[in-house]
Amino acid sequence: MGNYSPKTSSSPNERYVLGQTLELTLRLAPTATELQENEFVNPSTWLYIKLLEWELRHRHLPTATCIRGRALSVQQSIAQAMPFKQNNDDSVTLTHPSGSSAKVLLYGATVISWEVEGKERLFLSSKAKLDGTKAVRGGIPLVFPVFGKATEGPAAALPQHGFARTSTWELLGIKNDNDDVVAVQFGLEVENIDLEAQKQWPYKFGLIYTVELGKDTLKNTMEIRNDADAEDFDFQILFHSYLAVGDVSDVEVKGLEKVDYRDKTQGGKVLTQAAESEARLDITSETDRLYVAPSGTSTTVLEKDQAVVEVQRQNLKDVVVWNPWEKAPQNMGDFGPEDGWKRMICVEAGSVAEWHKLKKGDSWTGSQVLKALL
Ligand SMILES: O=P(O)(O)OC[C@H]1O[C@@H](O)[C@H](O)[C@@H](O)[C@@H]1O
Repeated sequence: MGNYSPKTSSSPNERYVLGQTLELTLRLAPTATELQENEFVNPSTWLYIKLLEWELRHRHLPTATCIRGRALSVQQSIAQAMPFKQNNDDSVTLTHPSGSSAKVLLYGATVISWEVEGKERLFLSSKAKLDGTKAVRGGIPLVFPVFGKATEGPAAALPQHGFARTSTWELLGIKNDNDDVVAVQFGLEVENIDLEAQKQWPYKFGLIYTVELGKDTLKNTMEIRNDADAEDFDFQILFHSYLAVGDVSDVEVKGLEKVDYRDKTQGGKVLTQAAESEARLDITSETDRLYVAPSGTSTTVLEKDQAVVEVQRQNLKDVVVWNPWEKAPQNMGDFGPEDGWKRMICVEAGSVAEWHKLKKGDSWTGSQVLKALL
């Protein structure tokens, strides 16, 4: 059995080979990694097979035998039904059967768009650099292994928010274990980061980032491995989500009541969010707060009293709320349009108030789920 090209013409013989290859692949290699290791499957064929497999499963074709008879027509329809597409600009687009979509740049593995019911749910600055020269201003940049700028300790040499958002990630492929979502995985390890970052943070790590698109949800999961046989390391992690809003003056954030926070606009002063009666956090000026370990795992953004989006946390302790207001964006150089600050609020799920120690050989996983409510 040799390689085949999914673009070959439709002679009966090729039809048979296509069916046979699929049957063998589905049986022998149910996961992406196994497929890549399987010698007769080259990467483009592998991607094609995964897409085809997805298509077939969504059409509820029960067995590989069905595939033989249907493979060709599925092949023809796949261009329209494709759940996952690699674009020429080093990005991938995920499309859910419901019509929702997401776009992820390999640079920073930054999600730069999430659309539900035809409406964009993430803010992306009109001046954001998308060419790999600067962390993306908008979408969901990934903050790792340090949040902000460490003044001491092993991460002190790293730039603000670490290197994950400014490194080019590898596309690992589709993760295919849930019929309701389209999921794509990206990887970053020591070899993928530049030499300077390797010197600044000399640890043997591996990150697997999964982006799962549902009908009205976007789930971001980070698995962090310590691959070293000698050294433990400390990390912080955060999904720096820029949520799109109509006007931030109409926005309130719910779910942080009575929680202590460090107010970065007041030099890190520790304050406590008001209790239930004055429950919500209104955004009326520059806001940069680290809410430390709220007991609830859900934070909701409301606009004019209507819940717009919910941010759920799984194994992520803290929440950062950030809006730079009018002045600060003027010095950023990549924040646009001029009143762009009104159109966004960052509600960032992470573990950043403390350091998380990862022992050699161990791994850690945390997720956020963004749920569109309106
Ligand atoms: O400009 P950067 O590096 O992307 O950071 C943006 C903001 O990110 C937030 O998470 C921080 O709390 C802010 O202090 C910071 O200004």
